[in-house]
Amino acid sequence: ALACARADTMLWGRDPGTVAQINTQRLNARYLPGISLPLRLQASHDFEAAVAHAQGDKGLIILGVPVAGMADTCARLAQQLAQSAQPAPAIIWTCKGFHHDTGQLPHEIAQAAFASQPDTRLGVLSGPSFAREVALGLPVALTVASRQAETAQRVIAVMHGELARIYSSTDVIGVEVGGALKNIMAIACGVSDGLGLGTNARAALITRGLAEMQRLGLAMGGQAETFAGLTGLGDLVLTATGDLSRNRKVGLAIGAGKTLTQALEGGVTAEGARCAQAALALGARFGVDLPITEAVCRVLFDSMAPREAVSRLLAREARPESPYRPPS
Ligand SMILES: NC(=O)C1=CN([C@@H]2O[C@H](COP(=O)(O)OP(=O)(O)OC[C@H]3O[C@@H](n4cnc5c(N)ncnc54)[C@H](O)[C@@H]3O)[C@@H](O)[C@H]2O)C=CC1
Ligand SMILES: O=C(CO)COP(=O)(O)O
Repeated sequence: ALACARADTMLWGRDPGTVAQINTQRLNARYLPGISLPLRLQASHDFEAAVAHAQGDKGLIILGVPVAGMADTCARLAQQLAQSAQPAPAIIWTCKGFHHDTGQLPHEIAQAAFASQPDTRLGVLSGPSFAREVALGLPVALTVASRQAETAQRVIAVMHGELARIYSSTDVIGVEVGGALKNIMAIACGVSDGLGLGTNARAALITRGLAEMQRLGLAMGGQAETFAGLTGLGDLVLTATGDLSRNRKVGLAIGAGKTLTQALEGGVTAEGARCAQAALALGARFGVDLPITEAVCRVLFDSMAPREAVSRLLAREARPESPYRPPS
């Protein structure tokens, strides 16, 4: 995305074969097959060299690792930046989910890693954005959320332009909870579509999934309007309906009768499956009812038949659509 925005970009990659393929053939056959990568994109297998490329007062590092890789990657980064005399780059992540064991949001993981460097500029970049469409140069709108205006401005300065509209927000919690919950809802919609329950059911899941996202997000400290924005409703609609979504694909496979292990074959990154149990635990901790998340957990981890989970959701007691407000 950075290179498409015409910024000189260095990609750190763990697989030397992929790094060589990007540098010599302008291809990344595993992740972005058939796409010719911009000349401004270089790749390196050397973490230290890749970080050094981004140092300076206008530097920007985007961490494109899953939630499970955040703590290690941030710790490595913090160690290198602490030893450098150069101005530190701003650090942004794209991951969407909760830490599987602790329920931490990505910003909490990052803050812990940079605890001894409290001036580090940190933020999250989120919103409806299938990587493949971004790499094809198709238009996209995203939100960068940070508690420091300067961090959001740095991302906007580099990325906002012809193809990408970058909005800013200070609601880091709301943005991150939206990203985490929309993946779980995409699995639910995939299951429903895999069972052939129709578009009415999918619309119901999206709408009630949004209510669930908002309930948890508000309880955790997010702001109501964030959930109606790109990183909430926007990404929920994309991921619940777009067939490029891996979370939706996992749901579709399970709705069609596969097990979770079969659906994740080949190491598919489906953050909704990785963090659904942590989301449920957060719901319990904050006293928030998360019926769709609970149904997804039962199906993924407790062998509940998808049809049984749907019946249980439908059989829940009737209630007002919005929290009760007395007539004025
Ligand atoms: N792929 C997409 O379209 C989008 C993905 N995201 C989010 O960004 C995050 C990353 O997604 P993807 O790039 O699709 O995931 P991915 O599974 O393809 O991983 C991205 C890179 O991270 C590396 N990685 C994996 N585990 C790691 C670890 N423990 N430590 C260090 N590096 C590790 C992988 O080798 C790979 O190079 C996820 O949380 C996803 O929800 C957000 C927007 C769009
Ligand atoms: O977050 C995404 C799009 O915004 C990508 O969704 P998946 O992880 O389900 O592929």
